[in-house]
Amino acid sequence: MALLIDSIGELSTQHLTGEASPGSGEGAGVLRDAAVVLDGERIAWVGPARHAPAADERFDAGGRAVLPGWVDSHSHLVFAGDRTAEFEARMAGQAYAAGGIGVTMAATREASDAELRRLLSARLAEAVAGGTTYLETKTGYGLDVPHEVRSAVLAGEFVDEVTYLGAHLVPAGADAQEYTDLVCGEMLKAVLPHVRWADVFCERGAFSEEQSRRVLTACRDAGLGLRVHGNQLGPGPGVRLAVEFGAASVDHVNFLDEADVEALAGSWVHWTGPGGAPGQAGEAQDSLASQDSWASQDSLASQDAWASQDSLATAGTVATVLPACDLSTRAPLAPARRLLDAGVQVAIASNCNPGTSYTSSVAYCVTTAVLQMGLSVQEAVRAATFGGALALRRHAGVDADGQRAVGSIAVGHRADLQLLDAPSATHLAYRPGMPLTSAVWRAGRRVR
Ligand SMILES: N=CN[C@@H](CCC(=O)O)C(=O)O
Ligand SMILES: [Zn+2]
Repeated sequence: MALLIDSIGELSTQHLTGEASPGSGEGAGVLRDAAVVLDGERIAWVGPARHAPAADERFDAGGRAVLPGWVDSHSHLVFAGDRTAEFEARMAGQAYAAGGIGVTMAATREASDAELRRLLSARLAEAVAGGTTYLETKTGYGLDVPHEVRSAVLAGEFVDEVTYLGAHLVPAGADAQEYTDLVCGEMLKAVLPHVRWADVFCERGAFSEEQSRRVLTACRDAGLGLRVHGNQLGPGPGVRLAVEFGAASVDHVNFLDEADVEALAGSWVHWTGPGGAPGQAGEAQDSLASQDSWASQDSLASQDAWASQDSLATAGTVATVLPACDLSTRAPLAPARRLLDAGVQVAIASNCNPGTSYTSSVAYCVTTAVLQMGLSVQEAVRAATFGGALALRRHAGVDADGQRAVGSIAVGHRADLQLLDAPSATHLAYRPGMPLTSAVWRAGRRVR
């Protein structure tokens, strides 16, 4: 059953991006008067509305904006309880510290499977209503073998990507070295069948450089992809470790020195992603600048040549910024502008969790990135769609397991889209706080 979405006033494809023209809301990959055809779970056609093929059903976008669903590449949704008191204390001037994780660990361990499922389901529904169509979440509030396994299994019932975060906090009373051994040994072995990624909170008060290195080594050797919570509370080794280990992403990145930025930028110099040649990641490619070049499905399919395994193999470490967390912890905003200018690929994610960022609204994060971090609207939308996909290595091609690329609108990619009740994506920043997402398709199915 094919669905034609037409009369799209502005289509932000995030496919083959180029330089946005400041202030105009334009970016390469933005189409006016466009249409998209969804066929089953995939995007079958993209182009000017006047050339749209017939389909079984039609949805009239009424001149409004369509963009990829958000790819939220960093969240912690498997938890019970609430940390309002900690938040109030922070707003009264107290600093965030990793220890609060222990409060949520206790509440999560106490919750039944049924209660955690109910909470996960409600949180997923909130995220989808806000336009999220692809979601990663982490364990990390179990912190012993049975509870970490339970978190991973339950997460896998609800989200697209599950990350093992046994190395979130050394539980009170445990010996740090012994707990790290557990994370690298028995716990890893038990959780392994249920996760694709591993993460470590490399920070003062959580895991030291040496402990983080052990965790990353063990998880890499077990075949997991790597992610790092780094440089959140102060300068530290997180970013350097992430690059050294070839992590797909380092997240938070609030406190960076020049060497950190250079290390991240250096990880992208051989990327054969959008822009084509190594060293040109993110630069303009204007073969699609003329709308007529979008006219046929064939021309798009061939434009998709970059979406190859090369683009996966040569990708560097994405810097994932978490604007809602920065505001909620009154931290200095991560230097997203500086990172982009240095040639680093940036993602924006919600970091939804009860301690530092109790929101799954990626739109809010995009708004903040524009209004307070100095990104253009298209840069911020790209970071929250294509950037998230890149951070999860789901930005290109079709996997061996048949999973399609997400985070951009192109033929063959998964049909994950959102319709804004607005004529352009610019309204995400122009109308802060307004719930603009009015329809959502996930893998071709209308979910809102
Ligand atoms: N920083 C580490 N982990 C979470 C917060 C967890 C918590 O405080 O419960 C984060 O990404 O901000
Ligand atoms: Zn986190």
